[in-house]
Amino acid sequence: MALKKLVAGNWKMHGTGADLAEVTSISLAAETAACDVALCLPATLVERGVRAAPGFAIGGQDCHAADKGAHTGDISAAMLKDAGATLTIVGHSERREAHGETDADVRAKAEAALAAGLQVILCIGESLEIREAGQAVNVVSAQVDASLPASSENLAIAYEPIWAIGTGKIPSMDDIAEMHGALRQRLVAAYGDAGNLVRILYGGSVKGSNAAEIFAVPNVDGALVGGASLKAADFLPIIAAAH
Ligand SMILES: O=C[C@H](O)COP(=O)(O)O
Repeated sequence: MALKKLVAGNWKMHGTGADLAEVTSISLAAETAACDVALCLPATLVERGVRAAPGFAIGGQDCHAADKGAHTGDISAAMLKDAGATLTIVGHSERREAHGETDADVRAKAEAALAAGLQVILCIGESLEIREAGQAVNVVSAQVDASLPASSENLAIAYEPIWAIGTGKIPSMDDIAEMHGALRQRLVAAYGDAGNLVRILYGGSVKGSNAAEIFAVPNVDGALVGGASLKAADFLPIIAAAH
C-alpha cells in the first residue's frame, strides 16, 4: 500500500529568520495534496515557522526525555508543542555521535515526544565501516528494534546511512530497497499490521536530481533532507518529486 509521502527538511544548526522567509516563500498549494511537507528547525525559529509558514508542518530536531528539569540547554517535547511544533526528529546520527545518545535514550525521547502529542521521525543508520563489512542490514535492524517506542501511532522512521549525510554519496537503489524492506519487516514484527502504516523516510544527500529515483523505491515513503532544504530552489524540486 502506498503511503502519502513526507518530505521533511532538517535545518540542523543553520538558518536565520531571513532564511526561513526565503524557503517558506514556496507555495505548497499544489504539493500538499500529494505529500506532507515539514521543516525541522533550530529551536530559535520554531515559533516563527509556525506563524509564518502555513502548509509546512514545523518541528524540532531533538527533545529531552523529561518534561522539565535542570537540563541547561535542552528542550522538552512539551516545550516544542507549546511553541506550535507538531513533530520532532529524535536519534539523528549527529546526536547519537556527538552527544552519546544510545538506542535506549532515543526510545525514551520518542516516548516523551509521542506523549506530548508530537509526531516523531526516529533516525537510524549505519557507518561506512559497517556497510563495507556487509553488516548494514543486521546493525540497522538491531538499532531500530532497540529504539522503537511502544506505539506506532504518529511515528515515522528515517534511514540515514551516516556515510551518505552531506557527502553527495547515496546507496544504490537496490541497497535502499533492501534496507527499507528489512525495516518494514521489523516494523510489522513490532506493531503487526500497523507497522505497514509507519512511513519509512530515506535521508542522506537527497537532491532534486535523485529524489524521483529514490521515491520510486518500494517502502520509501518520503525523505529527510538536510542541505537541500535550506534554499527554496533546492527544496522545491524534491517536494515536487514526491507526487
Ligand atoms: O537529516 C538530514 C540528513 O542528515 C541528511 O543531510 P543531507 O541531506 O545534507 O545529506
